[in-house]
Amino acid sequence: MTHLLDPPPPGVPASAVPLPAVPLTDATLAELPGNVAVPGYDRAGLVPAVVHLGVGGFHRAHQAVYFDELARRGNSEWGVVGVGISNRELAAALRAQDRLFTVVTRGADESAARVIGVLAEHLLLADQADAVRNRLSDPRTRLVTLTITGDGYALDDSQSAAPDSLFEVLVDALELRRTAGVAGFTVLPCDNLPDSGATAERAVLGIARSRNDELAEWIERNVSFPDSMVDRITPSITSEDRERIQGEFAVADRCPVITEPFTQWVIEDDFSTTRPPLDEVGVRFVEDVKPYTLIKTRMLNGTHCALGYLGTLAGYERTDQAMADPVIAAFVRQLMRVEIAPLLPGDLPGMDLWRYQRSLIERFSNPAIGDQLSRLCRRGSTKMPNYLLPSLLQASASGQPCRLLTVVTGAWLRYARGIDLSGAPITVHDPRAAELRAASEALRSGPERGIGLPDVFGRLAPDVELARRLRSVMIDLDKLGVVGLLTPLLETSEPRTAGFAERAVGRWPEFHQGALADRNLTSSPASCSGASSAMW
Ligand SMILES: NC(=O)c1ccc[n+]([C@@H]2O[C@H](COP(=O)([O-])OP(=O)(O)OC[C@H]3O[C@@H](n4cnc5c(N)ncnc54)[C@H](O)[C@@H]3O)[C@@H](O)[C@H]2O)c1
Ligand SMILES: O=P(O)(O)OC[C@@H](O)[C@@H](O)[C@H](O)[C@H](O)CO
Repeated sequence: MTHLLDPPPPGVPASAVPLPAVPLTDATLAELPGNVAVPGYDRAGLVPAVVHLGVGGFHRAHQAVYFDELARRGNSEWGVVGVGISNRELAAALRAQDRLFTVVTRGADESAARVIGVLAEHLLLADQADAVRNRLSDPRTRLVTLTITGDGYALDDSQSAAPDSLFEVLVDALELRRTAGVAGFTVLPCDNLPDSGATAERAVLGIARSRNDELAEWIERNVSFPDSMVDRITPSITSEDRERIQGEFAVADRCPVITEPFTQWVIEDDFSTTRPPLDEVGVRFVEDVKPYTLIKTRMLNGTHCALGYLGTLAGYERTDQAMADPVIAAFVRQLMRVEIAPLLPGDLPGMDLWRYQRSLIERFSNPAIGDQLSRLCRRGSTKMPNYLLPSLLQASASGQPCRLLTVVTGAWLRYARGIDLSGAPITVHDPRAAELRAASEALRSGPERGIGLPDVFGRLAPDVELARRLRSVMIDLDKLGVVGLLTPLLETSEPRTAGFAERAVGRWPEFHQGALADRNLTSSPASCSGASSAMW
């Protein structure tokens, strides 16, 4: 084993010799090389005021960094108790590292490492539900944040009946606080969901009401559920990534995260308890988050869906590889500029749509983070109805262009068959994979019954004309391949050079994501403009 003080082998400059990696713990922080930023604050003095439910990659790359920054600036009032749901490997790694982890930020010209120290404690719900209840009912807990994916809020009977499931435990703790005369806390979801605050509130109040009305009323009076928009592309970490970080920064971290330089957090200013001073570290507090979420989910996450399904069917594995394909990159640009952005509000403070689109192209093309297309493809049955189908519904109902949105939807259904264009298997990570596959196959053999899956496609489900187009996209993908299908679309599209912010149609509020699921509206939306072209 090489020792730090051993001389370099003959002929090798000292700077080229990799430093031996230091295992990450509190005791070894001082041994880390100078290019790794370490927490210089007193970790033991952190007040455990935030409980985060669902510690995964994104929480560690985003919310934890903001609270870490507060602590570095001398504010010890907002330490974080991290709660994992069931990931024992991550829990063990954090335990072995005194809850420290490295966030590596990679951009075109930068690669920086920072050890985050703000996790004051880490618990695992699957094994320590009582400890989680105690933490949540502790009077020092003022804020509860969540990253549990969109699926985590969809409580089915089995989940809500499980006594130690996340929302049951949350409600237990609120009950304990009520009976002990302790104030409520603020519940702040940080998942990519429209109306995330209201969604979390429904889940909590549904359980509370099933127990007793007094509890539900107390929660209504004492707990606020602000909405938030979160953004920072954070790929899943691989063992190669860990090794590379070890080589680059000489830190042996079992659970680092890699993320991009960009970060954004917009929070509805509705706190039932003291508001953390996150505005001092770059958070924007606003009265209404909805337009921010709308723009972010439709532009970024909707286009991510396009990249995921089309890129995978084209044989790529990472976003930067797909974006290096000129046809896919042109499709992505056109999708955002011509079909998604014109449906969005163009006058939001801090969100210039034109600049936003340009920055997204740059972010999607970032080769340094190696974001996986498979990550973008998972849970399509929850994501497509939130991220992309609302644009398709809105565009088709208002006669706006929607051919590219239709192509993405067809590519998703083709992907859902679980085989790629060469016939090789694709693992579809979706709790509803079997239903999606059945719907895709039924559509291919008989579009006259519509698309089906009304709880996914909402008002679009009975649209026979759309079903026919989706079928033709699926067939064309097999016949022509991704590039063959996309190229004529790009050639025949109306060129648009003007900034699109001026063309925003301003009808967005009636086409919020929820509209898709409005079952009272039985009529199919009108066809999208351009749909009668040669394409179909
Ligand atoms: N990774 C990103 O780029 C990014 C950016 C913005 C927002 N987000 C959001 O953050 C959330 C977490 O993403 P991540 O990248 O950290 O993924 P991850 O796989 O690292 O973590 C997912 C977390 O969600 C929990 N979870 C998964 N399914 C659940 C369920 N049904 N009920 C309760 N908990 C569940 C897991 O236990 C884990 O803690 C997602 O909702 C994602 O949309 C991610
Ligand atoms: O996290 P998901 O699975 O809902 O969506 C996948 C990506 O679109 C998403 O994680 C983005 O990377 C993120 O929203 C960027 O802020």
